[in-house]
Amino acid sequence: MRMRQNPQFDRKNCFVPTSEIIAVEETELNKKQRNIGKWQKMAKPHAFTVYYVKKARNHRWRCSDVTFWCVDEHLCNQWIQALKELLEMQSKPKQLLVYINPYGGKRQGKSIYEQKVAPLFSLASISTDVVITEHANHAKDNLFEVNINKYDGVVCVGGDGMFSEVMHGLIGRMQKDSGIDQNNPKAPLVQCNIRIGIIPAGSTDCICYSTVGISDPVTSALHIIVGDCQPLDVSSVHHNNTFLKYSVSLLGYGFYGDILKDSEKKRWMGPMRYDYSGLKTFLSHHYYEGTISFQPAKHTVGSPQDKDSCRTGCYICKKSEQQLSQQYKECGLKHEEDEEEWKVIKGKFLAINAVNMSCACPRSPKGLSPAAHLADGSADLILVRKCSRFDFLRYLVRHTNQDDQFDFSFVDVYRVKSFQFTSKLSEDNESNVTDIGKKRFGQFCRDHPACCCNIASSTWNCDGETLDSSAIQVRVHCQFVKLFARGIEENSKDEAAYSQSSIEQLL
Ligand SMILES: Nc1ncnc2c1ncn2[C@@H]1O[C@H](COP(=O)(O)OP(=O)(O)OP(=O)(O)O)[C@@H](O)[C@H]1O
Repeated sequence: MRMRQNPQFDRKNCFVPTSEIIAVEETELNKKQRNIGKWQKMAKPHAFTVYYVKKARNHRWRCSDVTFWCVDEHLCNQWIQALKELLEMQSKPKQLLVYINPYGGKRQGKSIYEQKVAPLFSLASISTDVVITEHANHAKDNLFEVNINKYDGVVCVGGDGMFSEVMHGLIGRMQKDSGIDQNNPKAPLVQCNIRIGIIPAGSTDCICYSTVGISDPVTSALHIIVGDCQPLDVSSVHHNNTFLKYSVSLLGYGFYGDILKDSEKKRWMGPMRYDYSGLKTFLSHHYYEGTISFQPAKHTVGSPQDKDSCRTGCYICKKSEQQLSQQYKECGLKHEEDEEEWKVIKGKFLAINAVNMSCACPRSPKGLSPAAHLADGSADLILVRKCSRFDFLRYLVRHTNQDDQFDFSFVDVYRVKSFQFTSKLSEDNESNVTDIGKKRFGQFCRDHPACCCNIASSTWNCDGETLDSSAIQVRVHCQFVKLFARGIEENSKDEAAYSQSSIEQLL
C-alpha cells in the first residue's frame, strides 16, 4: 500500500491517532490523478482517503487528508473496512441537535455554520437537526419539548449567552424529567450527560476559549466530530428559595457587574460598549459594603495560587472529583453541608468575583484566576477590597502580564465550594441571612470601621447576564455538564512536531 499525502507534507513521515480520524472514504481515481508520478506505473490502482485532524499553532485544528493507493482491490477494501470499524468503536457523535443564533456577534452564525461546520459534519457522516432561533429563549424552550434521547449532543452556534441558554435548557430538562425542583438550593441535582458543543460566533466566546484554547469554528467542529469530552463544574445561584441562574464562568459583583449594567444600556455601540463602560466604571471607582460567607473547598488538591494551569487530562480535576465522591460515599445521606465550616468576611469591596474557570480570553490570556480548574468542584472567590484607583489599576494590569495578580494586600483569593453574599443595603432589609450567619458562623472578621459613604448596591454579572437580586447563595456542582472539548492542550513537543510535518505514516 502506498501513500500520497497532501502536497505540503510530501516526503515527511507522520502518524495520526485513530481517535483523531475524521472520516475514511473510498477514493475515485480520475485519469489525471492516475498519471501523477509513481502511480502511473500501477495498473488500475485502488485508493482510499483518510481525513484527519491536523494540529497547528495556538490550539488551532484543521482537517487534512492523506490518500493510500494499491493495485489490490480486496486489500484496499479490507483497509477501509478495518478503519471504519475502528471509528465505530469510538464515542463519536452520530446525531446532533444544532441551535443557531442568527443575531449573535457580527450576525455571522448562519453563514459560519453553513460554510465552515456543516461540510465537516457531513464528511464525518453526522446527521443534524438544525434550528435557527427566532427569539431569545427559543432554544431553551425547545429543549424542554424535543425527544432529547435521540441525540448524541447539542450544538450551539453563537456566543456565551447562547451557550448559557442551551445549558439552562438541558439542565432544566434533566431536572424536570427527574422531578427535581430547581428552586430548592439543596436539591440533589441530576447530572447532564448529553454533551454540548460550542461553535463560537458571538461577541464574547470566553467559554469556548477557556475549554478549547481558541475561538475558532473549524477547531470546535473538529472537537465535536472526534467526540471529545470535557466535564465542567456549574454553580447554581439562588435567592432564598428561588432559583436564579446557573453559571460556568464569572459571577461578578461590583466592578464587573457595573460594567455589564452600563454596557446593556449602550447595546447600540456594539462590542465597543465594553471598552466604554469599562473605562467609565473604572473612573467612577465605586465600592460596595457587604458580607460574604463561604465554605472552603477542602476536597480540592490545588490552590488558586498554583503556578500550573488546568490542562487536558488535568490531574487536579481528576483527583478532586475522586476525593469528593469518596466524601459523599463515606458520609452518604448523613452528609450535611451546612454543618461544615463557614468563613465570614465583612467589608468594602471594589469587586467580588467567583470564577469556575480561568476566564481567559484573547484580551486577558491569563484570565481572572489563571489556576482555576474546569472540573474540580470548586470556584475561586476573589475579593478586591477598597483601595486607591492607582492600586486597582495595578491589579487590573496584572491580568495581562506575568506578575501575580493576587499578590496585593487588598486582594484575597479562596477556593470555595459554596458561598453567600448580602449587600449592606439588603442586610438591613433582609436580616435573615445575616442572622443565620451570626448563629452559624460565630465570629465575624471586620476589616474596617463602618463606612460613612453613601453606598448603593451593585448588580451581579452572571456569565454576562444581570441577576435581579444582590443577595445570593451559590453552590458549585462538580462536573455537572459535559462539553465536546478536551481542555487546553499543553504546547508540547507533539504540537511542534505536528506543526512542522504534521502527519506520519499510519499504515
Ligand atoms: N433569534 C434571536 N433573537 C434575539 N435574541 C436571541 C436569538 N437567539 C438567541 N438569542 C439570545 O441572544 C443572546 C446573545 O446571544 P449570543 O451569546 O449568541 O451573542 P453575543 O453577541 O455574544 O451576545 P452579547 O451581545 O450578549 O455578548 C442570548 O442570550 C440568546 O438567548
